[in-house]
Amino acid sequence: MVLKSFIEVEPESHFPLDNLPYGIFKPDEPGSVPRPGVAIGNYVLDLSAIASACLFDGPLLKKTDCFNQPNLNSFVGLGRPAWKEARATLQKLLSATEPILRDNADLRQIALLPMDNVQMLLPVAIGDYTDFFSSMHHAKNCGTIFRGPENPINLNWFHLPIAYHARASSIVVSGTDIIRPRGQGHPTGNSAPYFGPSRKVDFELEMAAVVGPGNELGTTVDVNEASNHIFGLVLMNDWSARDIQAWEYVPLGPFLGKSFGTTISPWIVTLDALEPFSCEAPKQNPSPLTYLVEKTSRNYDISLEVLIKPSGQADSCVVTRSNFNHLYWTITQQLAHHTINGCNLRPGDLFGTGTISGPEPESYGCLLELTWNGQKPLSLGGTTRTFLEDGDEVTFFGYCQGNGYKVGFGRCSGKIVPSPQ
Ligand SMILES: O=C(O)/C=C/C(=O)CC(=O)CC(=O)O
Ligand SMILES: [Ca+2]
Ligand SMILES: [Mg+2]
Repeated sequence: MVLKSFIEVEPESHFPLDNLPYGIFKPDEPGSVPRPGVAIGNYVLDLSAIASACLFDGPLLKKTDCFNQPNLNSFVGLGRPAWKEARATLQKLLSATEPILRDNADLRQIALLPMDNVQMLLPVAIGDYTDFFSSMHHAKNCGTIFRGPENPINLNWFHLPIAYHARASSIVVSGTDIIRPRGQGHPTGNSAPYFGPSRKVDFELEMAAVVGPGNELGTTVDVNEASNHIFGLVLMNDWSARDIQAWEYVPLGPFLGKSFGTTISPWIVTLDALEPFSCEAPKQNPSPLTYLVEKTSRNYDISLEVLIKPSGQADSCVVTRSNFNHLYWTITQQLAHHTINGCNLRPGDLFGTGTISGPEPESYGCLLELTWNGQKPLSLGGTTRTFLEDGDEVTFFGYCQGNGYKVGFGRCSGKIVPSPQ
């Protein structure tokens, strides 16, 4: 259903009233401070202004100061009943038939800002970030490339959602330049390992879940309760230096080949907004252990695409199209598995899904797969690429297609800039 707002929203917009994603923004004015907002059409609704006007009048949010914060951690930590109350309040306030904001020009002036006049920041303070490996197609392709075609997917992969502890400090918001990392690559012959700017910088098409309420150390979250601990999703580019990764990852896994930068989109689309686009997750064979068996196993139908604007070129080229629904392990299984040993999660923690590759070559989620480790260059308009060059800009888009409207994530982009000399 398309909900109607008094603010005009184009059918192609990612931000109709059905969406209302949350972010942190700063108005382009000297001295302004970061604050929470929701996106509606081409505007940002300032939630600190709505709270100051006492318009969050439901029982759970009436007295909270969670909208006067420089991040969304305290809001996401409140849990689903508070999220539902906020969504109902905001959908009513922005609806075409509700006069409170529609007919109050002074309040509109303060609370509704054109998106072009604000700067988006990281939506949450991310304490911990974990990156999963949940697309079977990606696991198979990487295994074939790094370890050979005999046994591309390790036996454990089908029994648990594989992950590694990734680096939170280098997560940046869309629009931030990514500095080409320097590091070690494989020695050739008898020479010393290569050292210098990475020659194989790649993107990884991922999405990430933002944790809401956490759990106490020593306790676990039941897989059928796990969705109550997930506030929503963002787009994520897990930039990867394949030469550094291939040399360093044995035996402990990814390290400096991944930690030089990870980009996320600024707007968190809530699971409540995604609910109409939920779909059945792939059947799992073998059946997982009981603690990972869900009563209903849900994915979301989210179309994803990646564009590269090569350095010096005016136009971007689409390099792949994929879908969130290709994930084998669901985000709720990931969360339950993460806590099964008693590990505590905290509000604002981030879970990357892993690269989301589909079965066809046109749906592979990174250049490692798309160019088969550089063996098959991609043509991009007037040029070709194996891996990313300085000045290349990579942009992800993601959206759910409704009947005459979209629930989207906006963009997640970043440009590779040269290593320091
Ligand atoms: O198969 C491997 O050795 C690792 C491949 C990756 O780069 C995995 C990773 O970062 C997780 C993912 O994006 O799926
Ligand atoms: Ca990754
Ligand atoms: Mg990364």
